Amino acid sequence: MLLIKSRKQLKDHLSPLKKNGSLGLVPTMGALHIGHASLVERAVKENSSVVVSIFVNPTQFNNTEDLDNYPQTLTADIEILEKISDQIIVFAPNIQEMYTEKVVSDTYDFDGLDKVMEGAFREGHFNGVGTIVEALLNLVQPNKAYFGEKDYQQLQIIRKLAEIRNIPVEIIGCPIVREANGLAFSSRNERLSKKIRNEASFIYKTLITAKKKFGTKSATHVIEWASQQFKEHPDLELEYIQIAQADTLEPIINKHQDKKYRAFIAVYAEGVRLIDNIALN
Ligand SMILES: Nc1ncnc2c1ncn2[C@@H]1O[C@H](COP(=O)(O)OP(=O)(O)OP(=O)(O)O)[C@@H](O)[C@H]1O
Ligand SMILES: CC(C)(CO)[C@@H](O)C(=O)[O-]
Ligand code: BAL
Repeated sequence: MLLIKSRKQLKDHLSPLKKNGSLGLVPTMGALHIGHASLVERAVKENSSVVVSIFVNPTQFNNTEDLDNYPQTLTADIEILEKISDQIIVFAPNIQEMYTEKVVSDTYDFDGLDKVMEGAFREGHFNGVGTIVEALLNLVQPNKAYFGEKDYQQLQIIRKLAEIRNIPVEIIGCPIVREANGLAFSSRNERLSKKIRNEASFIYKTLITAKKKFGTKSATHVIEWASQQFKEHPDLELEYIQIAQADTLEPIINKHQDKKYRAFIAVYAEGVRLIDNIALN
């Protein structure tokens, strides 16, 4: 395992490796769990070298409390990665290393993908994600970069980022990994009490039933039904539940047989923001 903290050292280390095989990148904000491990395992299978970046990116946080409370567990993260492969290159820069001048985001035109759901509720979030992911892709220049479908809107935006910035990389989306009760693994789950972590499994249960209902009912009906369900779970505060086209993320108007749809949800529990989504057809 190699731990690198500077961009220059990373570039120097990677340049001979690139000539001899494919390079995979897994960007993360650390506090690694089984969901992250699934991305890293896939990257290790598909590439001769793998970089896992660990960087809590300040410009994507619209809420300073969320940033201040974000878990940082580098030693434990390294242990998890070592179990997957001792050849992984861990890139864990500090803020000055990634934002040499000012800690600000670039502004992107993501063709409306950033105007809904996470983008609507976390102002500036996707400009921050775009800025750091563009910087990492340009620095590492991977053949493939791996992102989880748990952040499905982010995945679509990163595909768009690679397209608009002409970055020659294959963006690979990986399925959501869930805890035994169905709750999607998330670093923020660590901040939940045991009781609420269990109750939060209701988020996925609702998505599963919404999927069944979507087979025969309208999107409006399904959304209204799901919103009602949360009234019986006062510890889970629903921020949004939406059904959108899987590729453009446009909110559904009328169902079309030939289009793919997904339901997206964001919920607050004990002040922690949890997101999830599911393919509906
Ligand atoms: N349960 C999961 N299944 C699959 N991929 C995941 C899962 N959780 C996170 N990922 C992916 O791991 C990458 C890094 O995510 P990140 O470090 O933000 O972790 P996280 O668990 O999503 O944290 P949080 O949601 O609390 O910010 C992202 O591409 C994200 O989509
Ligand atoms: C892609 C990412 C590492 C950029 O900071 C982050 O948004 C995340 O962990 O999903
Ligand atoms: N996994 C998404 C990163 C964030 O919530 O900022």
